[in-house]
This record gives sequence, structure tokens and C-alpha cells, in this order.
Amino acid sequence: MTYRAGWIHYTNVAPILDSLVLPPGVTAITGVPTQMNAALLSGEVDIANISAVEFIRNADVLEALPDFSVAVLGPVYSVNLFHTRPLPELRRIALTAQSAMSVALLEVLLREKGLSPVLERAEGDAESLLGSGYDGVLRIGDSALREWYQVVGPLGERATMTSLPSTGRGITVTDLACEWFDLTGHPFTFAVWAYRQDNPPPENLVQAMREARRDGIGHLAQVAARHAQRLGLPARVVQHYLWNFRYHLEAPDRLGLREFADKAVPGHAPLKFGQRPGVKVAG
Ligand SMILES: C=C(O[C@@H]1C=C(C(=O)O)C=C[C@H]1O)C(=O)O
Repeated sequence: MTYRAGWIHYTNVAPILDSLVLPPGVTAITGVPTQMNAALLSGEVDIANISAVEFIRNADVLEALPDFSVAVLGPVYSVNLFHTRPLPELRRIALTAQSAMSVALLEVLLREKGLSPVLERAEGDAESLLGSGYDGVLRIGDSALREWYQVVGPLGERATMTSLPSTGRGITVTDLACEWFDLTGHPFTFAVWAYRQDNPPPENLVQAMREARRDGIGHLAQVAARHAQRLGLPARVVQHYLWNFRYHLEAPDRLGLREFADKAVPGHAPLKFGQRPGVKVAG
């Protein structure tokens, strides 16, 4: 029997996926978050690095690998609200159809601030949507990273030594993961590797993923250089973007995930994780 994987292949997952060698009997397809979320839930694939909010909404049927995440503590640089007025004055925000997660996060943040602008689906890049009747535009993934750099760049060598800037060209870029940190003091977990509870991945696939991650993180400069070329961004900026991620679903990442679950999906089923590798159960 073939085991089918569905990978969201944004640059932030490159340190895990780029050197992954699939074991025999495992196949993989790729797509944007909303496609992979749907593919996992419909049974088209058996495991996927899905948006955490879909994992939470479907916690009754899904389980997640215990040691894989796409999370950050503070800014993420690629889940961005681009806007031309201060947040409290925003009236109409365009939302990307690629992500359920960032929309759920934006809704939580707006609610916490007591704001209620109109939210509408609309595709296009941030600057052209801002020029066509929207005062806010939510973007994620590689295009959000590129558009953030168009707004704040070009950045010299020194600029990447600390947090990166967030304004330029009359546009403010509000980083939603940073807002989450200001609100809770916790990391924000964007994605987990989930599967249906009755169909966990073969151990050799999980082991291959762990080896690929070790290799990717160990060669981050090379991973960054490769993707920088594709993205049209300076390699040091992409390297900064990548080293900022937390890929191991550690205790703080789970704390952030649980807090988000309670705020975004009240009444959700308990979140389930597979057993941590090397952890022996007493008794
Ligand atoms: C932070 C990001 O992470 C991704 C965001 C996701 C989402 O918004 O649904 C899903 C998977 C993550 O890898 C991003 O791509 O900007």
C-alpha cells in the first residue's frame, strides 16, 4: 500500500523538505495550505504539513507528529497585513484564499483589539490591492515575504543583525506573529504535520524527515542561497527568515498552539500528538 504525503512547499519548509528522500512506498504531491488541508481531510493524502487551525478544527479525527512544526517567537516576516492607515482606522481588508490560518489569526487579533473592519476575499499583490479600494491586505508565504521586502528594502548587511524593519513607501507591514507575541508572550505555531488518527505515517518516513531536517538546518546558508535566487531576494535576508523558525514543536510552541486553539476554535476536541521519539513511558 502506498502512503501519500501532501507538502505545502513554501520556502519556510525548505529546511525540512529540500533534502527529504522519500522511503519506498511513499509518494508526495505539493500545493498551497488550503489545498493540502482539503487533501488531508478528503483522504487524497495521508499526511500533510497543514495549517494549525485546520488541525484544531478537526482534532477529533487528526493527530500530529510530536516533534515537527513551523512556528516562530516574534516576527515571521511572511504573514503580513499591509496597510496604509493605522490599524484602528482600517475599513476594508483583502484576504488571500491561500490560507485559512492567517485569516483565523487576523480575526483573533482584531477581536482582541475591538476592531471590526470588513474582511473580503480578493487575490492580487499587496500594492495593487492597496491602490484599488482596500486599506489593508493580508498576504502569506513566499509572495508575502517578497512584498514585505519590496516595502522595506533594500536592506544592507547591518540591517539583518536584529529584527527587520516594517515600514516603507507609505505602507506599514504588521507582522501577525509579532502581534501574537505582543498579545500572549508565546510562539505562534503556523503548521503541524498531521495525519488521520487511524492512519499514522510509517516510522521510516518520520525518520527520513528528521534526517532531512537535520541536514537542512545544518546547511541553512546553502538552502537560503538556493531559495534566494528563486525568490529574487538577498541570500542573507532569506537566511535570517529561515533561522528564525522553530521546527521542533517544543513545549513553548505547543503552549502557543493550545492558546490559539482556545481563542480561535472554542469547544475544540483535545489536540492529539503522536509519542515523542526516544521518550519511554514509565511502567
Ligand atoms: C508562516 C508561514 O507558514 C505557513 C502558513 C500556513 C498557513 O497560513 O496556513 C501553512 C503552513 C505554513 O508553512 C508562511 O508561509 O508564511
